[in-house]
Amino acid sequence: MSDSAVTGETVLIKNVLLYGEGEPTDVLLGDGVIAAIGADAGEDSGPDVDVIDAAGQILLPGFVDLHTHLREPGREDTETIDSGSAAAALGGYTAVFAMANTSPVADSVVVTDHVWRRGQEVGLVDVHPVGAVTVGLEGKQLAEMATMASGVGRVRMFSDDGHCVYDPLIMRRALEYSSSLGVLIAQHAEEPRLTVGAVAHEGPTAARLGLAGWPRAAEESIVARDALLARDAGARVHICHASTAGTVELMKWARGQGISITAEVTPHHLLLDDSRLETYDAVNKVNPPLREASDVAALRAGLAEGIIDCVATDHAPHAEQDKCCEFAAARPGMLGLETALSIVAQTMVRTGLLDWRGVARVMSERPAEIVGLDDQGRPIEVGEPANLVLIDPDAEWTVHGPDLASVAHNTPYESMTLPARVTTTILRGRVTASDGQARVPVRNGRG
Ligand SMILES: NC(=O)N[C@@H](CC(=O)O)C(=O)O
Ligand SMILES: [Zn+2]
Ligand SMILES: [Zn+2]
Repeated sequence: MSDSAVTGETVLIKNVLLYGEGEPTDVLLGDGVIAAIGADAGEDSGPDVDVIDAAGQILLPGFVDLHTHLREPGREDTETIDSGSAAAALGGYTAVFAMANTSPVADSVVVTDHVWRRGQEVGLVDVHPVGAVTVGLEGKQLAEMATMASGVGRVRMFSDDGHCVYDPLIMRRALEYSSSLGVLIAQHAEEPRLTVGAVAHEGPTAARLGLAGWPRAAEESIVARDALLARDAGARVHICHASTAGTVELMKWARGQGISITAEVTPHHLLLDDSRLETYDAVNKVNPPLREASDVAALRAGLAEGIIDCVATDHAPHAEQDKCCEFAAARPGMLGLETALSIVAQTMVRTGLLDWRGVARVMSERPAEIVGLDDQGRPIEVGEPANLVLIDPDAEWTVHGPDLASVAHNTPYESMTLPARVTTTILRGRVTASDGQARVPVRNGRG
């Protein structure tokens, strides 16, 4: 459980559909937990209750993002823990995992504890630090995982994301070490010898546009290798941003073998393909690259079937000067926190591949389980922690980068009109975002 104090706030949510199912009901939140559910839930709520009229809205457990880049420390000109927390709350998230590729790298307890403490100070979302697997993300020497795991930030996931732990011997040791510590290794699956100079998916589009290609096999060879290493170490491995149909096939095979392997897919790999590259606009440059329509279809089907476990944003803010330049020189990555729910609604719900209970599974319950958070992704039942999100499934909104809470504006969905919107996010019974505004906690006696 988190060590954060709860406020005395009482909230009554009226006429809401739990998981988008059944008849509308009322939900009372008090002391950070779900206090009552049902038509009479508000009866003993007292005079100080905040009432939310949620007619037509859906209540789900708050979202958990296993893959966020917040750029603090080091690149606060593109995102901070403060601005990224606001983006997360507005996107319906109650917990995010901040990747280790900061400057300095989060390969020591000093950095990981700072990230956790700063997130708690901001108070909008639980910012869990991800620790680096290797010192400086260099792939040579294991970082002090045990020290980070036992710090205040209690690191439970380690990743060199941005880089692949490419050396199979280092990866093997990391997996062995992680299983004795009870932590998770998340792999950015990219065989670096196959992606030297690569900037786009290797295929007909990149060939025509003259862009150096990133073959599917660069991802899939590492997924296959790491499945075998996890099998032999009796360890768990998590695959970051799965992007190919072949990765879905390998996941199916590995699960069939009883290997403890899980995987995430990003919203952008569920919606976009490499036809977006025609304009050479580097807002579409990302690692792994946008693939082909057939990969998008396989990823959607894999997510619907549970072969791909969850959605993770890979929210990757970048400064204008690092994006608005020659395609090959631009940094890879795109914003994702505030648009994730809408992209999942468009690609998975509107297509009939998932219902809202399925959305709860892939955006909250599975990610919380994978990383072992016991206060997130919980059932909506009396006594459970009030980490929740309210969604208007019929809303439509148009994305404008400068209107997003992130410091950087590199959204690939600029000017697109998307379905469904987060209306309210609740962390331990306190509203952290509503009506498009993040709500910082009011503190007594502190500046
Ligand atoms: N996804 C990206 O294209 N970029 C990420 C790193 C990563 O996730 O590999 C970043 O940190 O910008
Ligand atoms: Zn990555
Ligand atoms: Zn990433």
